[in-house]
Amino acid sequence: MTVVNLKDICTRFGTHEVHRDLSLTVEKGERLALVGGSGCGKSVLLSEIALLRQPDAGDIELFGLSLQSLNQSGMAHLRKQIGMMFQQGALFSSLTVLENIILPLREHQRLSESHLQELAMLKLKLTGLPDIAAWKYPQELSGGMLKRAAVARALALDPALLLLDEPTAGLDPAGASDFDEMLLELHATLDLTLILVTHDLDSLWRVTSHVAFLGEKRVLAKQPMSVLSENSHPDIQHYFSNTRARRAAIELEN
Ligand SMILES: Nc1ncnc2c1ncn2[C@@H]1O[C@H](COP(=O)(O)OP(=O)(O)OP(=O)(O)O)[C@@H](O)[C@H]1O
Repeated sequence: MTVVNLKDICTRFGTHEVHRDLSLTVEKGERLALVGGSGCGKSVLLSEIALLRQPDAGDIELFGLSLQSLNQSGMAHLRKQIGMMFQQGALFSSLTVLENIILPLREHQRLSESHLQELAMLKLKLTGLPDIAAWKYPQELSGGMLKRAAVARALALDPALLLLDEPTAGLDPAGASDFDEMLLELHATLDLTLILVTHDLDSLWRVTSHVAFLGEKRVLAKQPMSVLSENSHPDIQHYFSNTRARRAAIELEN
């Protein structure tokens, strides 16, 4: 089943053209990373898939439904199937972690307060956070815990598609590796399709089933990382020809 089908997407900011006739499909269960040079439009594309921004032209199909054919309630239904983890977590600082997770639940589920709390605690546990984190405010958490809390909130409504914008940015290598493990566990247990924007080459090797390389305003290639890293396109070669990419490949082989 095709979860995301982007057809001839064009995105412009004034005269600055970011995407031109960009097409990409993502199948159910894929763990896809969007990569490419700085400013090539990865985050903007992610926000278009998250229905937070409309492309200037082209069509987006999610779960087989074309956005062009949907009314407001259809869009709202679709939105519930998408969880998004933003770059800085984007949790409300005046609410505890638990209250942050409950927020989307309260909006969509008619449940008692105690059931809402129970559900939110379940999401928290899924991300490996200790119970005590529920009662803390975002600013009291470490970077790694904050990111897990943001994932817990993104999972609140049991989305089928989880989008993550640079999830391991700012984490130390051990923290990033733990986060990647958590993502793989969530993917396996919750039957998720994952799309992440990342510059983290370790994550590309560890987490993804496919990597889409953005360049020349479109997707230059979508391939498993082991194939993409050998792709002969000069921009792709250039991107992967640094030592960190090679180190990750060597580590994986051993
Ligand atoms: N709201 C906006 N208004 C104007 N230009 C924007 C806006 N959002 C993004 N852009 C521009 O669109 C282009 C793509 O931005 P985007 O954030 O998607 O890049 P990216 O590939 O995620 O980059 P990076 O890897 O550096 O995060 C950039 O040139 C950026 O300046």
